Amino acid sequence: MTTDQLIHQIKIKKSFLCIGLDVDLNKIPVHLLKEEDPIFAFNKTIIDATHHLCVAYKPNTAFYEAYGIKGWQALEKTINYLNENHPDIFTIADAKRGDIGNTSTMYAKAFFEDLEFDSVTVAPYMGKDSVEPFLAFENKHTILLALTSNQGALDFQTKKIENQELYKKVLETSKTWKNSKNLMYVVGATKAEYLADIRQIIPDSFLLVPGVGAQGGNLNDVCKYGMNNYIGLLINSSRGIIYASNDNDFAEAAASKAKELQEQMALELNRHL
Ligand SMILES: O=c1ccn([C@@H]2O[C@H](COP(=O)(O)O)[C@@H](O)[C@H]2O)c(=O)[nH]1
Repeated sequence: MTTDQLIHQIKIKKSFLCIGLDVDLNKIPVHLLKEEDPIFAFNKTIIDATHHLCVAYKPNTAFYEAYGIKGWQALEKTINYLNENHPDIFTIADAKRGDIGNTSTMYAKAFFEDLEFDSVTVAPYMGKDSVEPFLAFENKHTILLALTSNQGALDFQTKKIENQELYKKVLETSKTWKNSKNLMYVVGATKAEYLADIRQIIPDSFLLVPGVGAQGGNLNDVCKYGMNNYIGLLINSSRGIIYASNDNDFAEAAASKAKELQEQMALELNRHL
């Protein structure tokens, strides 16, 4: 999916919500455990109940890798289900990859060609030659970790090197890389106070913003400082939506939480556009 198509979907749906599909078998309704593939059964039900309220889904691959081959198969079924039934939805593999060049190329092939995700999250720590192999894929997006939502972000990302905070150096340097138009960035909702500075460096890029809900980030603050002329935001909520209930009503409860966020987003879009 191109960025223009994503923006179009945001305008149609009045939503820039990304729903995180972080499936934990200890948290899903017990009746689903009897299904042949409980992870996919859970995801399909959540997708069927919420796809009209969001523009993106983000499975975090850790939650699939943890279940071995069955988990990976459930991930494959989930992305295939999305691509076949909802081609207008932007898909994110939250895998946080990045390695020496030839290895990064194989990661990129795995997520862009084999699984056919629209985007993958990538760590910037190994630098240009570890990220450019992802950027080489046309109409695919590399979502670079810039300033993450966790407390440990302050250990390195906000520390100064050569008189500049590391996350700012990541933003500025990454703009010089080949095919940098294919970059988006992760900025935690818990770091909303940094967004004005971030927008000075990357005014036009899309930001994937996790950390509302369970981690305490505030949607209004993110919109106030992070929205740009192209909207430029995908705000993610995972546990706050998919585990709104662990009973028979889990799909309705998820849809209701997603609708709460979508309605706040519609207000923000009306204010902004
Ligand atoms: O800085 C980051 C980068 C990634 N994440 C991921 O997003 C979701 C958040 O889940 P919630 O349940 O809504 O807290 C999860 O997959 C994280 O690994 C992040 O939180 N922060």
